Amino acid sequence: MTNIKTYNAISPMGLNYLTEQGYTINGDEAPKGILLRSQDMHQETIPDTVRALVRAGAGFNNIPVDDLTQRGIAVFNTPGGNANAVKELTIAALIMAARPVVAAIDFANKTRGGDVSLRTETNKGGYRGTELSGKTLGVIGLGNVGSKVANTALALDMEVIGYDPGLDATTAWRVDRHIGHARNVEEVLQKADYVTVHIPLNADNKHFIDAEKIAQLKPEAALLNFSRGGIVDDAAAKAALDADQLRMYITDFADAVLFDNPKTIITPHIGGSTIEAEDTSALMAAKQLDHYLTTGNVVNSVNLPSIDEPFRTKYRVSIIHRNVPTMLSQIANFFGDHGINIEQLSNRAKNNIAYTLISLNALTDEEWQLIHERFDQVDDIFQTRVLKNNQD
Ligand SMILES: NC(=O)C1=CN([C@@H]2O[C@H](COP(=O)(O)OP(=O)(O)OC[C@H]3O[C@@H](n4cnc5c(N)ncnc54)[C@H](O)[C@@H]3O)[C@@H](O)[C@H]2O)C=CC1
Ligand SMILES: O=C(O)CCC(=O)C(=O)O
Repeated sequence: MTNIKTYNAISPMGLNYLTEQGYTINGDEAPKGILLRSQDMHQETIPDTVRALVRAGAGFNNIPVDDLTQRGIAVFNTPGGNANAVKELTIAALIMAARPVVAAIDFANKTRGGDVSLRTETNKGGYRGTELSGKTLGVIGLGNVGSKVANTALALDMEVIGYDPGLDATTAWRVDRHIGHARNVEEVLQKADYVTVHIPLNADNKHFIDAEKIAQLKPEAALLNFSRGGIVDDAAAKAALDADQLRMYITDFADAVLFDNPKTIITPHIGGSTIEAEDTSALMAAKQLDHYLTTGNVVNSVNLPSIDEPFRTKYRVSIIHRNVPTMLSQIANFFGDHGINIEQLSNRAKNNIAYTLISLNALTDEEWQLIHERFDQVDDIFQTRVLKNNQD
């Protein structure tokens, strides 16, 4: 039975799906697939038997994607699976940034002795807040999470402006037409009373919100980070809070530099931690993993181009290779030279990586062996798999 290794708490919804398909979970065999959430895979040894690694979640900065690509390992995530959960916590954070909810709860709980009702009533004046209605929210990153946050903020009667230079057409359709599109991030920073960041942590976005950008915020603005630690320069945020150049900073990522600061609220990376989001993400992850391992089809991969076609022939050969000239003709010639008839050939590229899926109806054991012997020697080919159609 094919073994899948897991890290972190993966919802039974995903694990049960895999066992129903005949997989073992964390069995004794070397794993063919890995399912994880926030485990730092940069620190883990990933066995050569692994063909696919799936992040049940959106961010994949915890995965050494480039190394795995060179090893021919497909990497997947589950975009949108937990977006609603993050949206709801971000809205909660917006409300906590407008009203001193945390301090007020603390005050009420600590009011002990005598007529507590009278004492809380008498002293509640220190816990007055403001309203979100009429204020401007700036949303940086209008993907699965940011677009939902932006749309919901409109329903709270906020003015909303968004910034996302990489917005794809699918997401653009989801953004309400009443949301203003900023031409640059500076416009968002300067206009907004609240700024929320929903972008991935990658080399370009490390400290995307740095001291220079924080200096452009209004001093009465609040900054929210439910994306990743490292996207906001926390030390710069703390300095701005201390200098009264920023009113409040709420982040889902603990950082010692922010502890014990009354202008900061820290939650322990719980943006995606709802029962619904964990179920949805785990099930998406499990289905994508099974789909890839059994059919070679690629859905929601971060390192391979998408190919999702019905598996109607007896066999498929899946090849992950460099996107270089002559590769496709070399592959096709091999089959022609050995008299193996190709029923269908699909090839797609994503940057410098390409994926080729070849459908066959006849393949002997010797030819199966030969495909591996030949293609495993080609430098530009990272991984070759021959799949038999189990539904056949
Ligand atoms: N706190 C938590 O538990 C969770 C955190 N996240 C984090 O939130 C991030 C966003 O999640 P999704 O919206 O699902 O991802 P997504 O991929 O759907 O959207 C990200 C958007 O950010 C845009 N973007 C990238 N760099 C940008 C920049 N410098 N300026 C403006 N826009 C930029 C992209 O074009 C894209 O539209 C994830 O990468 C992850 O790190 C996601 C889910 C849960
Ligand atoms: O709850 C988790 O697994 C973390 C979610 C997350 O950070 C993500 O999806 O990027």
